[in-house]
Amino acid sequence: MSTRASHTTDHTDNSAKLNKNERFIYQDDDAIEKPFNWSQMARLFHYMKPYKKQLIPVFASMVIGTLTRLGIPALFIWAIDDAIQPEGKSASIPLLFTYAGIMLALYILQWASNNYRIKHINIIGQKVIYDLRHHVFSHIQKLSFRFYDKRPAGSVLVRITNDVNALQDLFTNGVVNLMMDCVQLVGIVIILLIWNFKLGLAVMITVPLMFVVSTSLRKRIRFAWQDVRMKQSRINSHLNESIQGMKVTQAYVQEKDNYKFFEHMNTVNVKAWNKASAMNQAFGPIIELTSALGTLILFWYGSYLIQHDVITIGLLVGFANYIGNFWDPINRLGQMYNQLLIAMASSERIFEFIDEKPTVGELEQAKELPPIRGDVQFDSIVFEYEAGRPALKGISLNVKAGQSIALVGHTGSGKSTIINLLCRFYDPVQGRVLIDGQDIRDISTASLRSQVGIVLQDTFIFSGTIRDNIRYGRLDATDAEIVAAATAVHAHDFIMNLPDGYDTQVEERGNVLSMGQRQLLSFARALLADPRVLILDEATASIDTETELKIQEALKTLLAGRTSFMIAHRLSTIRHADQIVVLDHGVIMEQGTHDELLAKGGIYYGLIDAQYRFLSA
Ligand SMILES: Nc1ncnc2c1ncn2[C@@H]1O[C@H](COP(=O)(O)OP(=O)(O)OP(=O)(O)O)[C@@H](O)[C@H]1O
Repeated sequence: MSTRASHTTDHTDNSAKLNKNERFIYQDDDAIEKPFNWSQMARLFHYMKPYKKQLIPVFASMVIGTLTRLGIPALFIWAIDDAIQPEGKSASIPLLFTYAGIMLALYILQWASNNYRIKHINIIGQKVIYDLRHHVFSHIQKLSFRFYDKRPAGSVLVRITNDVNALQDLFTNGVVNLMMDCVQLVGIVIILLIWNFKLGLAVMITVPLMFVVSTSLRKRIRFAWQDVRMKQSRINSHLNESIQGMKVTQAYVQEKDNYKFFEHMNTVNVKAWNKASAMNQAFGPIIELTSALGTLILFWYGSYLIQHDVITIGLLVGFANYIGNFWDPINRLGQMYNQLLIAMASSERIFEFIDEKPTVGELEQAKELPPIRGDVQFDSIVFEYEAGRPALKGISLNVKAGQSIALVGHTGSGKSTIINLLCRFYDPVQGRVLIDGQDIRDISTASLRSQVGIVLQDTFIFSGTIRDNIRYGRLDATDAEIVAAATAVHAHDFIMNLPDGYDTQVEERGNVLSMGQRQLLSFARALLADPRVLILDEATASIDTETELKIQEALKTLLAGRTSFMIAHRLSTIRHADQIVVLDHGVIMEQGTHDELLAKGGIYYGLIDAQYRFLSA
């Protein structure tokens, strides 16, 4: 959602075209509505299938509710014509009471059935939304990195939250109301035409007019609200970026400019809202006017028919009652149609996610990887993120169990890519990655990743306590094991200095911790997981010498006895590696120990020389 694009896709809004205040343009998340599509609807309603049995009483209550609503006006007719003003007879109070009693019973039945229907369809609707959200989330967890490469996190988030929520109304009241309204409309039309064909036809003469007004106005209202949503979504995108980039904003003293930009977006949003809401307000009176016209025709033509003894007063009152019940469903059907179009767009986006297959698929006969020794082999690996732009061009590398490998090279040379392939976040285009002689494509990803640990440069700290964050390495670890791991990597002391020790709450991304502390925490997490192969993306940030020493000590503990791959930046780390692999543009240029490579006087020598000169400058 928050991607900056060089163009805007909004055709309804010219004001969004570059205003000179606008530095960033936010690409709008796909279309808000889509044409109605039966097969997609069927797929959506498939989620209701598990609740078939619970739906039966809901539908029964719907039928009862509709029948009672259709029956009550008929009782008015009979009460007036048979009890209050019977032809040639005097009024009968007992009969009137009987009708009133039946009417009361019907009202109670209607109330009870509506109550039951609303309560239970809401429960079912919530269950369906729960299932859908669950399905989408469990699916996106399986998707490969390629999927996330293509999408900003915001757009993934919006699909799980907004798009799923947009279907909520459809699954709760939407469908049942749609059915009820259709049945009610058809019922009323039939009743009116049967009772008096001509009068029935006359009062419904305004229906086509109502239909035209309703659909054309509704369309405009829909577009106006779409515009509001689009503008709100831009505000959200901007807010998201502003909060995430707050440090940069403050560092570059861009607050004033940022504020101006935000104010502009905010104003545009309020204007759009006012426009949409003014249109909405116009809709009510138009509907009322059309229905008043229908009632006018009813009384004008109805009294004419009464004068000519064609209909009774009771029938006229009954008709007025039916007509009163006629406009609401028509109005609601218009709303429902809007809701359906919005649901179409949301469900299309959700299904697009659900249909996405993990590019790193797992074979059906994938084997479980038994406990490994830790031999790793890259066999003539070619890999490209985008077709035609190889990131690795024929990498071959043999690593014996327990060896430590430092990957060095200029930015973009392919260091992280090697690691991505070893964790099987991507599959190579050519060649194989072997662990203990087994192609990693033949083994289950879970069993692979449980034995290959990774410590990333930007250590992710989850919301929770320090203890929870270390335990993320192995969920069944005891408290004592957590403390032991933290002690081994020299994290225990700083943890104990925190206000609540291991129970100190840290927020998402762990901003309260320093870079070095976060690294030590991630070492403890990795040590707890105890993988045979460990990957380490060393943080580049300069830290004080004392912390550096601590980290080096911690590293020694962490790496002992494991095969390790390090994207190494610190000389101290590189120097001690068993093998140093120098990469350039996806090719291994040099390989050997620190001393061997220095003696060679090649690329590595140049890199080290540059680092020395930089440090002593
Ligand atoms: N997700 C991606 N999609 C497309 N291209 C990518 C992606 N990740 C990396 N690349 C490209 O692949 C090449 C190798 O990138 P890689 O991240 O492996 O380099 P690196 O040596 O780890 O760099 P650095 O030291 O800056 O982290 C680069 O040209 C980069 O632009």
